[in-house]
Parts: sequence; structure tokens; C-alpha cells
Amino acid sequence: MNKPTTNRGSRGPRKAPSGKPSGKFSGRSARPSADPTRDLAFDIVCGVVEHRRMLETTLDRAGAMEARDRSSAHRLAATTLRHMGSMTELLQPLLRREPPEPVRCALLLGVAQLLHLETPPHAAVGTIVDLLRRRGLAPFAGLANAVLRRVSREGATLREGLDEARLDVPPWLWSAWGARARAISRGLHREAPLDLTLQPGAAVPNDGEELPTGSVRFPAGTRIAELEGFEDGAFWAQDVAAAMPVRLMGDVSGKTVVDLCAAPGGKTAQLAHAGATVTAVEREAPRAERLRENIKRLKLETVQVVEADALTWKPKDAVDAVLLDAPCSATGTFRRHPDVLWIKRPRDVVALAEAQDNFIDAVRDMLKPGGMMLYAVCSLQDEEGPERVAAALERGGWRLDPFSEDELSSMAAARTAEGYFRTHPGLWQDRGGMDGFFAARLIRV
Ligand SMILES: C[S@@+](CC[C@H](N)C(=O)[O-])C[C@H]1O[C@@H](n2cnc3c(N)ncnc32)[C@H](O)[C@@H]1O
Repeated sequence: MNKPTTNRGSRGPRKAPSGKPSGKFSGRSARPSADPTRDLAFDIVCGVVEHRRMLETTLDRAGAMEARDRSSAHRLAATTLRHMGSMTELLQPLLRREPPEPVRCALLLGVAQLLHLETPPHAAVGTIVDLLRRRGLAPFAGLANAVLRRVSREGATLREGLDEARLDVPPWLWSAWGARARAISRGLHREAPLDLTLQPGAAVPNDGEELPTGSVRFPAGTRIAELEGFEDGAFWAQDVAAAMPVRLMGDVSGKTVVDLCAAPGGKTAQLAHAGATVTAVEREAPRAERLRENIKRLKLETVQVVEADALTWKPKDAVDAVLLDAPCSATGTFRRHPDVLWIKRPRDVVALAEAQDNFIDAVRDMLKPGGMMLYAVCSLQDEEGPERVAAALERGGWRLDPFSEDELSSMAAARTAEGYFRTHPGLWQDRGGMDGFFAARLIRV
């Protein structure tokens, strides 16, 4: 596992002689107890802050550990990343000098435990002090003790007047989201529930909440593999918004459909269950493997999986429809991946938008005249949604086929004036929110 750099630069308290606890902590045991949960959460948060390393990458590198510790670490790190902007602001007046980045990360984990995870104060403070000592940062243990105790006593007062929704979103995203920004940010503060798409005719698993669109919802933290019916392929995980693009393709029964950029295969499964003859194209070998596994679990062996680059691959014969779930910034999935919030940069969106135009042009050559492209992205950015459709219409060869009120009656808030499908995490807040998605239907002319 990569260890974050410690004691970088000259800012912050001077380092105490190696391993020796300093100040108030001189009476504590020199050997803090092992705590794989905090260690891993610390590595995740430092990885994001210092190296723009994705949460999943650090998790993958963590090696063998108890599943419970791993999932607690994931939850602690994700909660910290969700509230990172406002907690950083809250800490500012409590710090006389800028601490080294790893110390700040440890403090943020402590504040998250105190203010957002209801960890008892003695445990929230003690675990962070021990963490610092384990990670060669003992000289900062006194600082952490003082700061976190103050947060535990005065947290409510310290939070007063902080615009947390605004602070917990990087400024470039806040301005890009315009009027939607505050609602989106509020939605991002909540952990995403588990949504399932059911195989046609499958029974709703016990305790699942049926949503108006047909998806079934379970509270955040539910383990899908433990639900009855999982092994039999009765359902698969798919956010309520992510399940809509295929529904918006209308009746695909008996049609030839290419699912471009298909892994892990949620939409492939929907298309196959709807009776389409599906070719699923995926470029990344490990993801294609996962797609095959999912297809097998769901008993959808009629799907043809092709491992190829969607930009150059062509079907043997032109097809009736293409679902282009294009690679995108994935800003719509920040609820599930709060690390990405702090990793993505504006230039990533620019590069992705360029690639999306290329994918759209490639799709045109796959379709029969009159064939349909369902363009979808799990992005909240205008550049990847409405602007890509406008650019395609401008280049020519397409006609927009707007979604009707009837088609979107189960999720009316998602229909835009242009007839696009557009969601964000602030929608359906009383039901637990949803991911951000954009979809549009275009016809080859
Ligand atoms: C947004 S995900 C697709 C999610 C999928 N449609 C689903 O519903 O489960 C995008 C996928 O596109 C794949 N991809 C990226 N570039 C590609 C390319 N040039 N050709 C084919 N697949 C590509 C990625 O590996 C990734 O699996």
C-alpha cells in the first residue's frame, strides 16, 4: 500500500525525537493499538488530496483485511470526502499554522467522526491521536487532541454560518452547475441507496421499496449479494436514473441493438430482457470479463460480447439502434464516488466532450437509415449533455426525437423543455435522491 508522505516542508510543529510521544501524550502507551479501519481511511483520503488517487485504487492496494474493516474504512473516507470543503473551513480558525497535508487529512477524519458519524468523542479523538503516532506524526498528536476536543465541544457553534453546501463542492463545479448547484450539493451529502432493476416477472425482494419507475430501493449500505434472488440473477444493481435510458428506447423487442461501452452491463441486461438481439462492445479487457460474468449470472447468454474499441469497431450489418452510454466525467455519480469530486478537473471535461463527439460520429455509421441512437452520460455537465447533442445536430445527419411527457410520467422532473432526460442528485430527496444522468434520443437521417 502506498504510504502518504509525512512531515513535508517546514510548516507545522517541529518533529519530536523519533517515535517519542510529545506534550500531553507522554503518559500514553508508546505503541498505539492497530486500527486497520483508520489506517486505510487515512490512506484513501491522503491519496485523493495529495495524489489525486481514486478511492478504489487505494482500496485495491490495501491487500487482505476483514471485510468489516474495509467497509468501515470506505464509509469513513467517503464521509470525510463528502464534507471535506466545509470541514477544512471549520478547521481553519483552530490552526495557528498550516499543518502538513497528512496531518490535515487525519484531522478531517477526526472531524468527520465527530460531526457526521456520531462516533463518541473519546473514540473520535483517541483514534486520530493514535493514528498520527502510528504514522510517524507523533509531534502533531497534541495539536490533534486539542483541536478535536474543541470541535467535539463547540462543533455546533463552529458550524454556524458555514455554507456547507457551497463549501463541499469545488468552485469550478459549483459555477458549472448554475441554478442546480445547491440542490445537487445537498443531494451529495447523503449516501446513495442501493437500487435494483428486476428481471421481468421477478418478485420484489423482501423490504425493498418499489419506486414509481419500477426500480426497487434499499437503504444505503445494503449488500446486494446477501439479498435473496441475487445468485439466481433475479436483479442487478442500477441506480433509478441509470435504469431510465434503456426504457426511453421504447420497444426494442426483435430489434438489433448495439450497446456501446457496455461494462459492467446493467443496460445490456435491460436490453436483452426487453427482447433485443444485443451486441455489447467493451474495450477494457477486465471490464469485458466482468460484463461476461454478469451476463452469465443473469442467464443472458444470447448477448454477444465484443472486446473492441467502439471508435473503430463496426457491426457486420447496420443495426436498428445503438445505446451509446459514453465514457464521461461521471460527475452524476459523486454520491457513490465522492473522491472523484476532488479529482476531476475542468480540462478532463473538455477532453471527454471531444471524445463524445467522436463516439457519436462513429455510431452514425453503425445505424440503418432511420435508426435510433440513445445518447446517455452519467454527467451533470452541460458540455457532456445538451452541448454534445446540439453539436451533433449542427454537424448534421441527425434529428432529435424528444421524450414525451407520457414517456417520462414516472419521473416528470427529469424532462427538460427540449425533450431531454436530465436528473441530478437533488431530485427525489424525500425518497433518497438519484444519480445525475443525461439522455437524448436521436434518429439517423
Ligand atoms: C459509463 S461506463 C458504461 C456503463 C454501462 N453502459 C452500464 O450500464 O453498465 C463506460 C464504459 O465504456 C468503456 N469504454 C471506454 N472507452 C471505450 C471505447 N473506446 N470502446 C469501448 N468501450 C469503451 C469503459 O471501459 C467503461 O466500461
